[in-house]
Amino acid sequence: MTAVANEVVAANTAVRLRGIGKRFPGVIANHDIDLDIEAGTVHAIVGENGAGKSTLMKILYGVQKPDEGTIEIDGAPVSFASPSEAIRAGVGMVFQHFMLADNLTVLENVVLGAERMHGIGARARKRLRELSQTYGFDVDPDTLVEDLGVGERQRVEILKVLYRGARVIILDEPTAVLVPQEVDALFDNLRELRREGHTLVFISHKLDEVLAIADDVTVVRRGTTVGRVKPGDVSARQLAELMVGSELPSPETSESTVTDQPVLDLAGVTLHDAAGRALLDDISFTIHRGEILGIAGVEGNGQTELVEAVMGMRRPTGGTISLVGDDLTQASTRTRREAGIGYIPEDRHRHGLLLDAPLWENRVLGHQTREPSARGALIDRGGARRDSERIVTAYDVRTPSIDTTARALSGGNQQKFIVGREMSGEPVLLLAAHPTRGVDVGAQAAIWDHIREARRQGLAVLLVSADLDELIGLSDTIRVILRGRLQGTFDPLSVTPQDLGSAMTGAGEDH
Ligand SMILES: Nc1ncnc2c1ncn2[C@@H]1O[C@H](COP(=O)(O)OP(=O)(O)OP(=O)(O)O)[C@@H](O)[C@H]1O
Repeated sequence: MTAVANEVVAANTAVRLRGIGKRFPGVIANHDIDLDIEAGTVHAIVGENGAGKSTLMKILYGVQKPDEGTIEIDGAPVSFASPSEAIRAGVGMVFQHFMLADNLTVLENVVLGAERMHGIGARARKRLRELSQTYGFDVDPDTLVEDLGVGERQRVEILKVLYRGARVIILDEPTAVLVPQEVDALFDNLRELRREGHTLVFISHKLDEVLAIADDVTVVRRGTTVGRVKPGDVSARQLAELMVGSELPSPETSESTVTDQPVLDLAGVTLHDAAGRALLDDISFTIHRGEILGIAGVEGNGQTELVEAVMGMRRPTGGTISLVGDDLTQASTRTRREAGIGYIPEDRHRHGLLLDAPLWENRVLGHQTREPSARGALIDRGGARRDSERIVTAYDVRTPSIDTTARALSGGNQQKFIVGREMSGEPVLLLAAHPTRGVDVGAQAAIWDHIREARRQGLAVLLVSADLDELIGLSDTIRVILRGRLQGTFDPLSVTPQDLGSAMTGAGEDH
């Protein structure tokens, strides 16, 4: 009887990892990882930045080879040399950065590279329709991907892996870019997939969401699995404490520090694209010393362009931008930096880091004309190295050393380093685009404390974030951007994420 029961359990295990280990120079990314994921469940993997979650998922998806350990899929031992082998075994992965071709249709994107499944014609179209209907994915096969919103693009990514026959789907922080309504829709899709017997593995730093959707949660700490819990048995705070291995400090509350001294002033800023479409439409606001202005918006509504216009990476077609009374509308990015603007970019790989350079050289990036990384016209190597050490300590950047390349750091640790760098040298204005994207809850709280402390000292902040709790928790005022226009003004003390979500999608009334 027992033997039969065991067999049943074994047959239901979609993924079984035993003794997985993976080393990188100076780092043990994974060791002694044991993980069982039952078929037809949603299984969340949580852990601090650098705990080893992505490495583990990359091993399961064949992007990286483990140094030791075994993998079984549906009870059969496997060893993947590439993602295509993982896909053939029924394992698919949806990355946080979507990999779709904008100028192709949904159908073309799904079929591209998987022509062997159902060709590229009527059969392929039929299969895509079947999949969309079965799982309640509401997407038109003939729409161009560039016309889709963020949530819809994510559905296309999921359809892509389903189309390739995936039964196990790994999702890397799938909610990071979604508004609350889209998160609800994604979770409905995931529940539907689960009902049909799919297995979903889900990395997330948003612990309340993990508790809402997961059947099981595995905690990874310092490279190894340290526990497995049922969502009903723990609170988000207890889960965070399991991740860290100790009690978390209580979050700070803060008094308003807003002054009446203008720092950043935008008047009628307008920006058109090559086709004459308004990306920014008559944007006006003032941010004062000690004030954080939060901008909420569904990705693609002008927030990126707004930040880049203030940073001087795009020239407005109309209006003015001034900093502490100086007109900077035509100034170069370098002049703006020298005038005291810190910049946490949205895309850390494109604009924030030289991935193949050591961390200390990354300290110099964007700061090559100022102390401590420059002395006169020369780069001050010693100064940059010392300040890198300071940032690593102050922002708890987990790295073997400051000579490690930026690429070798986990995503969250790269982000912590950028925040530390941009907060250096007492900027007067911080342009912060998603400053805590990808960082764990402990590091998020620490970054918020750093920003609040700088605000107390007079820092003005333009905060763009997809994390509505962050906007509400940090901002003095929140504005919504929709199709390039600023819409409502919201008080963070009374607004809810749902209210903001409605305004962001244009579903709410104009304020
Ligand atoms: N290609 C690599 N080369 C060197 N070290 C690496 C590489 N990839 C990951 N590491 C290291 O392995 C450890 C685990 O990183 P991993 O990306 O798996 O963490 P994570 O839990 O996904 O973190 P985050 O939440 O920040 O994304 C980190 O110390 C990281 O610096």
